[in-house]
Amino acid sequence: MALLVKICGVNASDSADAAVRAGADMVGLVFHPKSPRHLSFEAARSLADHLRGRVQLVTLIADADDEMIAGALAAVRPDFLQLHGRETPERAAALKSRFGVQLIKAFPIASAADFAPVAAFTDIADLFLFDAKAPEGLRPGGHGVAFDWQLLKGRAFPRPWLLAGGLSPANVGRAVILSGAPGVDVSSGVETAPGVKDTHLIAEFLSAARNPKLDLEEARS
Ligand SMILES: O=C(O)c1ccccc1N[C@@H]1O[C@H](COP(=O)(O)O)[C@@H](O)[C@H]1O
Repeated sequence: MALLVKICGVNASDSADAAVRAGADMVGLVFHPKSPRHLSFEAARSLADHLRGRVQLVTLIADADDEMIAGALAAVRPDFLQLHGRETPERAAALKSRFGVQLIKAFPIASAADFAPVAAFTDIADLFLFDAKAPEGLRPGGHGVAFDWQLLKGRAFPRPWLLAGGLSPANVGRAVILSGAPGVDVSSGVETAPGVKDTHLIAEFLSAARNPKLDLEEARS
């Protein structure tokens, strides 16, 4: 099956079009006031209308209240709601039941022990997402920080999953091979500055992700 690719933090129609042209499966729109990719409801509605039917839409929030979530969902009418904060299984289940939307649940990973909370989301999340832990005191994602992908090698999960955190055109092929990921998600690795997506980097990312390679030395070991 083709690798699933999500381009996250899209905030302009040229990068949205570049993601579709390059064959991305999902585009994420971020609602997190501390993020350089944060969208107003109005801007999100217009981007979502531009993209609808061409790619799956994802609304990303992190520990947001119901009012913010309701507004973000009404603006985007997404295929998935991505929970990128400390949402508990109970909170995630309540959101799923209230809003009737498929869920992506993000888990911050630094060691094997960080996979422990995943099991409790089996019947709640439709997709899992494994991201690096954010630097202390900062927002929970979108920092371009990677974790040790080998922690994922050989692990089985009851849901499909996406690898995220510090991916870029230069490292995504290696990340896919070392982790065995069925899907990947990128934000800052296809930007020239925080919140500024680059159409060429988006195309390069899709190409590198779907044609993964190791360098010669690594392939021999
Ligand atoms: O992109 C953001 O600004 C963001 C804000 C709050 C929570 C998550 C966010 N982004 C997600 O973080 C991961 C990794 O991003 P990166 O590729 O390392 O920049 C990814 O899932 C983004 O969607």
